[in-house]
Amino acid sequence: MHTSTSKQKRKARSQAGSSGKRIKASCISLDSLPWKTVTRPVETSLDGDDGILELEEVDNVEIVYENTDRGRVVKFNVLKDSDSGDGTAHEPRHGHTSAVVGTEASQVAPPPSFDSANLLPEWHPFQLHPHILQVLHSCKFLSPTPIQSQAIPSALSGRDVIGVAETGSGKTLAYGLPILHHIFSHPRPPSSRKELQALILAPTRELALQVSDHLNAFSNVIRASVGEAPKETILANDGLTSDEPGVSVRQHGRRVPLISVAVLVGGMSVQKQRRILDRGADILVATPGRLWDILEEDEVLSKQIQQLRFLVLDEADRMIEAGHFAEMDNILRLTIRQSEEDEMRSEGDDLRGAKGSRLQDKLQTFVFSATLSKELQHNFKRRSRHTAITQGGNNPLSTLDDLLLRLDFRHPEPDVIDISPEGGTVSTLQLSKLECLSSDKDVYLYYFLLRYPGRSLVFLSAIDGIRRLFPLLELLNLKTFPLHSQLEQRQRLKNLDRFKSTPNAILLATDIAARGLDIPTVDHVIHYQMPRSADVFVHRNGRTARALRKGFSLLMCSPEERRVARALLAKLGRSEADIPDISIEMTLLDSLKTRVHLARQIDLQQHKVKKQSHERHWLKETAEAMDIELDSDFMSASEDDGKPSKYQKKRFDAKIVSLKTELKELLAKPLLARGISARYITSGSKTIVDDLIQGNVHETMLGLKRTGAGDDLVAGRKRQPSKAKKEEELMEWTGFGS
Ligand SMILES: Nc1ncnc2c1ncn2[C@@H]1O[C@H](COP(=O)(O)OP(=O)(O)OP(=O)(O)O)[C@@H](O)[C@H]1O
Repeated sequence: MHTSTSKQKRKARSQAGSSGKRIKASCISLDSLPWKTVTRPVETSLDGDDGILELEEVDNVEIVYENTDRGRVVKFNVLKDSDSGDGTAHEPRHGHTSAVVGTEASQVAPPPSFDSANLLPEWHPFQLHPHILQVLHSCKFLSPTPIQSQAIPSALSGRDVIGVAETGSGKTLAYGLPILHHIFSHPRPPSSRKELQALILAPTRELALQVSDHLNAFSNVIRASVGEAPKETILANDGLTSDEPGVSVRQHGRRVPLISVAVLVGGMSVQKQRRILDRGADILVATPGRLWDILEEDEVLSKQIQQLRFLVLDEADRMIEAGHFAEMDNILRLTIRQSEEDEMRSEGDDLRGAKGSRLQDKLQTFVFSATLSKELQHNFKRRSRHTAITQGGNNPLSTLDDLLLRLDFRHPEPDVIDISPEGGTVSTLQLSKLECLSSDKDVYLYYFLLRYPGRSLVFLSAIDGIRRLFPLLELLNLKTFPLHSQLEQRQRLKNLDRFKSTPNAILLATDIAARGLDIPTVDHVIHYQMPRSADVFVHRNGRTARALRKGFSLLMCSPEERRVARALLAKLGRSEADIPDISIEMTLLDSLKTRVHLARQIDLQQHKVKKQSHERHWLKETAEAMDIELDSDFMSASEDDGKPSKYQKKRFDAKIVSLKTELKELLAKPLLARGISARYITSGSKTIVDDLIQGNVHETMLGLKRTGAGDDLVAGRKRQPSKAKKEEELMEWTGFGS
């Protein structure tokens, strides 16, 4: 069977070659067939473009055409082996087909013997499942990171864990490995379908997809180690589960699934995500908004969430910032033991003593972030959840505290592990600042990007800023990708992927990229606009200097922003003078200014053409709707449907072409530092011959050596405001979250 549309292409495998006797299980509709995701074939360049969003296949489906009163009707018969052994006919939860065979991961392949005492001595004491050890070894994760060392044993012992550790310190596996260990170690009885074991909530779509990617990688490596080629982890980027029969392990002639990780995020087909859930998943990674949308109409999923074994809140503090309070609250309510929730309503009850056998006692809750306030941690420790909820207006809690203190930890006391560094700054991160006028920021940014090539993540606080800066940097020939919430999900993922795979690239992002994104080599984080809180500053910086790598952060600060910057640094226990300034080769700025000015003019002209065309189009449409005849001048000036007249267009185009030519010429000219002769590189007050010979010359700025941003710092100036002023600033500026 082969159906295809411009948006979606599907493929069915032939039934040929399947062994054993087949019986027809049922006749069902196209959408309820057990579709499975297929990796897009790279060799055909089907990378998501060309109108193809998803590629799916379906096995063992017979197409039957029936002549009825209404004409010819197509029906689909799902076939399954009479020996019920192959697991290829999955049962959607709503009972579309009649049978399902699932086998728990540890039955898939008997645990291989793995000599962890010798191969992974630092992991050995944790007694993790051999599958996991195998993967850790093949990923060369030879020792646990500090947060993993502390959180994993605690989680394995059944405790609830609150983990606070610096950005890029391996928190995903700190909660992920205990979950995987549990699933691998608890075989599901044969012939039973998968039950949801873990729900991981993440604040952004990108982070949710990344977490599932991380966990899927384990499945892939295990699959490879038992003899089936791994499927590309890229699947997770599509928000699809990796657990399709097609990616399962073949053993004793049967194909049986490994751990399956499903993803539910906004911006992707709800129907498709439902189908994934229908197939059953061990782990569900979701953003609260989309999950709640689906939960509202899906009782089966609600029940599964009530029966969870693990609940994870990754970057919980961000979920509140993102305005997901109500959805989070609703979701978390499902995990609160019913009788306890009832009792919570009557004040004065001792909630902790209310645990009875009828409650789900096994849920383990993990809350992880790089920034969780000490006060909140303290409240968790003091087990003041009940007090906090019932204390009303006396001492109002922050929204986050309020939400997190509703969590129903099954263990009397969650294990709070806080190994975050003082001031939230990772030791391998070099902080720096640059003071300049707002209107000069573009030029300084351009200088920085040219002077220090690499992968740079530029943070802006508003989408408008990105819309303005993006065409400018493109015109200046810099490889730039935007990332913000108003881009389509597919475009967001694509831009992120391109940024990851381009060595010298710039990602212009709002704070949706501030948390959790794990791009291994981001060289620079640039705060083009001030972060709105100290926490956001820490998370933005956390996109670089990950997993003990070096990183560099530049805070661009205009005079109007200094007050905010001072308060921000004070919140982190720093002063302005602690942060070195980046030194700038001022002689180059003039040439850069001219380039930036030209690029702005071009963008303005292009914008004008678009704007005019849009306005004329709007006027024409409105006139038509109101049955008004437009002026004949207007009509003749417009060739067709709102486009500018030919003459106007020609004029605009000519102007744009001439500006572009001018810019092109400028971009082709080398940038010369002070003392460098434009005519002979051996003349001038500064020769660069030696540097040239040593290959030490900067690519585009002649006369400057190739250096890293961290090499060009000067000590910050001491310009501390008076104590009174400082206090006043801190009081006035209430931008910081906890
Ligand atoms: N034990 C380990 N050894 C080496 N690398 C590891 C180990 N554990 C995790 N990593 C790698 O470290 C990187 C950062 O991990 P992760 O994304 O989990 O950090 P994080 O603490 O969640 O960061 P953030 O707070 O920014 O979300 C990942 O690329 C991950 O693969």
